[in-house]
Amino acid sequence: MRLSRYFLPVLKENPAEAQIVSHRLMLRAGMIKQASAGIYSWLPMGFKVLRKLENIVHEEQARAGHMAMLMPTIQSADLWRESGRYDAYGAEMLRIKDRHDRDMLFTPTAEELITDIFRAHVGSYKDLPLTMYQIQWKFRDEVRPRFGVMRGREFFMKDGYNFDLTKEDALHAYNRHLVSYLRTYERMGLQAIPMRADSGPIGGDDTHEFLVLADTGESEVFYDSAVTDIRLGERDIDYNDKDQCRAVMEEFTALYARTDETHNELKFNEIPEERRRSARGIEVGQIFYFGTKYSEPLGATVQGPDGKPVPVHMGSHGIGVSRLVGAIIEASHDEKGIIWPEGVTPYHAGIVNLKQGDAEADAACESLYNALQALGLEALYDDRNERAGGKFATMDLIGLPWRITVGPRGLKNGVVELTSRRSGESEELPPEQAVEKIA
Ligand SMILES: Nc1ncnc2c1ncn2[C@@H]1O[C@H](COS(=O)(=O)NC(=O)[C@@H](N)CS)[C@@H](O)[C@H]1O
Repeated sequence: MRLSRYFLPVLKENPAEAQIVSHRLMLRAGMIKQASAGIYSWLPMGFKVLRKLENIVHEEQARAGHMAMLMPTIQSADLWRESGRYDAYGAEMLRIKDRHDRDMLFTPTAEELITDIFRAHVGSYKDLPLTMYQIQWKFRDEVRPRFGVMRGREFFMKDGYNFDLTKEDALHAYNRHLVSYLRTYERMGLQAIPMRADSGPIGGDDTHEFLVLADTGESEVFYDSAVTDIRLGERDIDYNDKDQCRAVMEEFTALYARTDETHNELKFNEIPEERRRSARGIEVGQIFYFGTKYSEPLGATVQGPDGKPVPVHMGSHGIGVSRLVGAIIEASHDEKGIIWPEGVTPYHAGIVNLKQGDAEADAACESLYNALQALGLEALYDDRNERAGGKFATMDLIGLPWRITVGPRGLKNGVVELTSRRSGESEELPPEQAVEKIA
């Protein structure tokens, strides 16, 4: 992409309404623009990151054997009356009347709708286990939307739902989701710690939230510092193996790690004092087991092995895809701007031309651009007639992992300058070697 033709409305100043760094940087880097309270337009740069995250979530859900599908954002109130959540959900639900004066709503979550689909078409235990998920926009009329996309009113969520014959099978689905979440977040360059949480309006008894430690996090958390040393890494897990998934679950949840809703001082004080931590965290996902909470009122049963109808055991599992854009920035930035992890960066390298219009410099930039593209790497080429300082400041702000600086003087010596955004280190080397280093 050439910056001279891109839509990237970079802001020079910090917008007054932004209270946390990710909100400030997403506005300043021209990634989002507020349409109304808690509701954002995703501009090209922001949308590109959002799509990268969405793709990682799809890949890791597919790896776990979960099926992608898509449900509507606008739902009828009827199903929510059947489950008893229409009134219980409260003011957060955006209630809509259609032209025939029918009660509709903008989906805050989709347990009822997915259960309705299931009950209409699945009748035998032989059709289980079944896990379907969607990545779809949600609406929750937060009383105080704030922190940009972190606590929006319209937000992008992966919500997955498992249907199983027994509690044991459903708890395997729970553990399988935990493994898929750990891998998902690690691929995004994040450490998201599973912590015992409260199930709230979704319900059920077993639930863990996944929290990224950050001073600006809205959640208050208490944990054993040893929990921050555990990684899933490249372990090859058989997602269909109950014991393997349970072993990962136990490894990642054996140590004390809880949100304030489930915090237990007595248990916490059993941890050696030097390992006790209290901090703030950003909730980037949550998994639930809630048994027959929805299958019973909605009559979602299957014929069991003995021929008798059995209400299925369910769970639901969410990832805050749009919230993750902000969470990654909170976890990876400096005073100059964003520092995108390689796995989610909108472009792999920025190309800065120090002398636009100089035939040799222009040609060198074009060939770098094409060489990167040939390797499947995307570059953002700053071909504007702007002074070097301004180009460097923009590249630092938007946070691409690499910057290649091309100028007539360097080219005379057959070199360009390659700079790592994370380390800030630069080195001069021939263009081909710069491309190899980025690949
Ligand atoms: N107002 C919001 N703005 C941005 N992200 C949000 C908001 N509310 C929730 N999320 C994200 O969505 C994730 C899942 O939301 S949830 O309420 O915990 N879970 C559910 O709705 C379940 N039905 C999962 S299928 C949260 O972990 C959080 O990362």
